[in-house]
Amino acid sequence: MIAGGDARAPSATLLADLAVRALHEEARLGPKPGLVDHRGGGAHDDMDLPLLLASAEALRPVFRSAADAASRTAIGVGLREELGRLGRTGDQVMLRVTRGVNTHRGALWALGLLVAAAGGSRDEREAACRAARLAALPDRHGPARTVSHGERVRRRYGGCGARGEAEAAFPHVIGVALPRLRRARAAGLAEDLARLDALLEVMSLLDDTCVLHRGGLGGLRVVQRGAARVLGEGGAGTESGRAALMELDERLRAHRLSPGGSGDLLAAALFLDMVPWPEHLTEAERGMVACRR
Ligand SMILES: CC(C)(COP(=O)(O)OP(=O)(O)OC[C@H]1O[C@@H](n2cnc3c(N)ncnc32)[C@H](O)[C@@H]1O)[C@@H](O)C(=O)NCCC(=O)NCCS
Ligand SMILES: Nc1ncnc2c1ncn2[C@@H]1O[C@H](COP(=O)(O)OP(=O)(O)OP(=O)(O)O)[C@@H](O)[C@H]1O
Repeated sequence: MIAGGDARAPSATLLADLAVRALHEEARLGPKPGLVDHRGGGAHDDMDLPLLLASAEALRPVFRSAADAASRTAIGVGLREELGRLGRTGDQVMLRVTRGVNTHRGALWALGLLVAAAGGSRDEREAACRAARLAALPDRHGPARTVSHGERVRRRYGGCGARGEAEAAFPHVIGVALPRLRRARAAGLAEDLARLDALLEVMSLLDDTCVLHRGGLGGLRVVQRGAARVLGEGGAGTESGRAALMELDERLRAHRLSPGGSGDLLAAALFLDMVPWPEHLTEAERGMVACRR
């Protein structure tokens, strides 16, 4: 079993709370280039912050069920298919709450897998590896791969998309967003600036099918180079970095380019950063765990 009844493992309720919190914090963070934040819908004319918050809230029971399922079932096709069923239900719940707007499909995919994997993991790397094993397993009832934007884009331009990111154990979360976030904090940056810089670094590297779908390879170059330029100017916390960020935001909104995949992966990084991994127990908690054994 993933969680295996380990008393130190975070509960399904806590994991679901943290997943929703990560989505809320990603949504509220701003100014994010092209993405929904407190200022409005960014490149989206059908979304705003209240809609994103309501969508995140509606997914709480889905995350809880995913964590519950993982605490009862070992990694294998059975759990994969159960998560697939929960993910598809979550998509329906989201579309009902948003009246048909895709607010969180990519985020539900990444966080659903990570929530399921987190319960029995010692740290974020192990969680990402377990999530990757789950993502790679077959799901007989999975969505037909012919209809989605992501699939059309992958056929045309190649790249791996949301599925490939998960199957590779979330390299842009583990190797890009989290290290950047922590480096920025260590350098004394305020939390929102550290998060913006982490988002920008992911944007500068990710082949985001969300961007490719709307703007092709030219659009992807605009996003990647624009984000790299903000960081080159010193990041969101410097005057010239902030000016470059606002310029990029203008550009992405004007061309309807939404770096939604990067938004999803920032939320995934925030989630992994908040989970109280067993290794991160305080000395006092370690003592209590030792006494219980
Ligand atoms: C894998 C998913 C995202 C479908 O992928 P596909 O590329 O076909 O979908 P679509 O284009 O609609 O959405 C992709 C979304 O992922 C995000 N994204 C895009 N590119 C990337 C990338 N390189 N890396 C990470 N995320 C990305 C964006 O938000 C984008 O909108 C998923 O919806 C799915 O298959 N769900 C089935 C239910 C399931 O098994 N869930 C398990 C966990 S609960
Ligand atoms: N702050 C954010 N703002 C907007 N999208 C976000 C944000 N954070 C994450 N996302 C992700 O971006 C994706 C938006 O998807 P996208 O714009 O491709 O929707 P679509 O309906 O598939 O496409 P289109 O609107 O072009 O028809 C969501 O699945 C969501 O997970």
